[in-house]
Amino acid sequence: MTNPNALISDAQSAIAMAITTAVNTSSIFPSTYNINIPLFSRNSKFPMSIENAKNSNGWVTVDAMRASSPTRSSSSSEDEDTDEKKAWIGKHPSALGEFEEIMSAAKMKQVVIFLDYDGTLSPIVENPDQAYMAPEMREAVKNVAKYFPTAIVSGRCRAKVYNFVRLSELYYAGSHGMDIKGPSSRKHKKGNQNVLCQPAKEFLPMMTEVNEILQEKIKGITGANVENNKFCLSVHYRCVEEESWSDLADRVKSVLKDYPKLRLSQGRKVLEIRPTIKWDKGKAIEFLLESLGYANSKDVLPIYIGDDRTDEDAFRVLRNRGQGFGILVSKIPKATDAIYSLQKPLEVMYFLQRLVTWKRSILRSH
Ligand SMILES: O=P(O)(O)OC[C@H]1O[C@H](O[C@H]2O[C@H](CO)[C@@H](O)[C@H](O)[C@H]2O)[C@H](O)[C@@H](O)[C@@H]1O
Repeated sequence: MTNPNALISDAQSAIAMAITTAVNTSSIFPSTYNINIPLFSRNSKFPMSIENAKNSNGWVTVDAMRASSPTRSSSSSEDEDTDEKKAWIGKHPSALGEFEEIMSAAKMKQVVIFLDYDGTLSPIVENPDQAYMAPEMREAVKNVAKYFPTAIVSGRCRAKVYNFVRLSELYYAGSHGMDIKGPSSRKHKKGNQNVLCQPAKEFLPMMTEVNEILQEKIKGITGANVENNKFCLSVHYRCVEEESWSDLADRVKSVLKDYPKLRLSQGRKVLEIRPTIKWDKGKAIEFLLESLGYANSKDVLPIYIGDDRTDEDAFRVLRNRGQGFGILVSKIPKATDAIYSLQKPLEVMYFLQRLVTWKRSILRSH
């Protein structure tokens, strides 16, 4: 079992490296923007890559902001069974429809569950402080954690996501994986549960400072809101009139130009500011698998469920390991490294419930 402190110092060397090679503001986005994820602009049925949606300086454009999240479900296009959607589902089949096949890969292996929070366990809502998870969903997650090591991997700060989930038996990776802590109540025998990993710790004073500056800077833009997620900051624009999006992006940009060690990525109607360290949700799940004692093991089947662009880092890690499955939660076709799909949090809950039923039937038959 690897000593997690050793991993922390690895992460710290990564920070040192990132700082030494810190890039200027015209190129602080590459790790997210080079992914080239197709987007769907409001006026077009055709995918638009985020590369095309940024301007010549590499800064986020209104097109990219518009394309960052589907409009809420009143729009029929989200639920419509278009040919394009059918083709996409063909490539990324429903994890419910393929449940038996997924679980056939789990024989004799330890299933480990990674769950994103917003848009996966809770529906997307206008007010981020009210993104509650349904009691039935909490019950499903609680039951899953009885049988499988389970981690929540979120862009939210760890304390906040814990307050929504309130299950002490889980691992929590907040701030896009930059703040990891093991369960406070012990459930599984294997691995180290006392993990603590904060690879961006030295950025904390900077994040606090930038949060204060941004809070001031966005005043006057109705509906804009900066959420302090400890090692990253989320600038929300879901409730901002579209005419003000470019003003908001300019204001964020004017602050970030003085902080070359910070970079910007995009989530669902949110601009995310974070340190330029080589750490993301993918690194977080590698860290957790290692902490659980499955670094190079063939005896593990990790399953990661998430809905957002930042979850792609985790999907890619599983693909590259050739181990386990990524499941993208989306009603609309998106380029993804996930293998399977689910349409909405309700389907995530059904999937988790089936996992529990599957495990209980195995235990009964032994
Ligand atoms: O990694 P996640 O757990 O998915 O967190 C990503 C961000 O999620 C939250 O914002 C998103 O959900 C909000 C509530 O539904 C919604 O209002 C917002 O538009 C979405 O972007 C959270 O508030 C952010 O801090 C997270 O980074």
